[in-house]
Amino acid sequence: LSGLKVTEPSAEKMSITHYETGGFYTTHYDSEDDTPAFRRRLGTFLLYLNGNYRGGNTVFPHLQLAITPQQGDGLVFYSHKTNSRLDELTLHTGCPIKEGDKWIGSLWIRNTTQHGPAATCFGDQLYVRPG
Ligand SMILES: O=C(O)CCC(=O)C(=O)O
Ligand SMILES: [Fe+2]
Repeated sequence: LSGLKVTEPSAEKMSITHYETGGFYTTHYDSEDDTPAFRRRLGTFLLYLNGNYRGGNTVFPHLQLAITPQQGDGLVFYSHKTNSRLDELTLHTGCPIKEGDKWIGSLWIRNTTQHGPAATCFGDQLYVRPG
């Protein structure tokens, strides 16, 4: 999809997060400017593993973007701009779950051993809903 390598060492292992009612992910960036460029997190792939809950939107406040996930949705975003600085528009949060359980897979894709055009293809936000 992105052309990026998504297996180790180019990406971390996918981590699975389980939120219960009331659970949330505080507002954060997935990357930072201080990390050496070759190791930093280029971008993120979020996979929404289930859908039977209320609340739990993924919100990008600076973009005024709220994603209401459905089971099987994937979200890809790049955390750095073309000048390699952190893209502050990628600030985001996992909103509190109002009812039910939310399961996601998070894959943080690193700059390590990426090569070719994909590694410099920053800036496109991609949201995929199958079907
Ligand atoms: O659960 C969410 O909607 C956001 C998760 C997230 O930001 C992350 O795993 O880095
Ligand atoms: Fe995140």
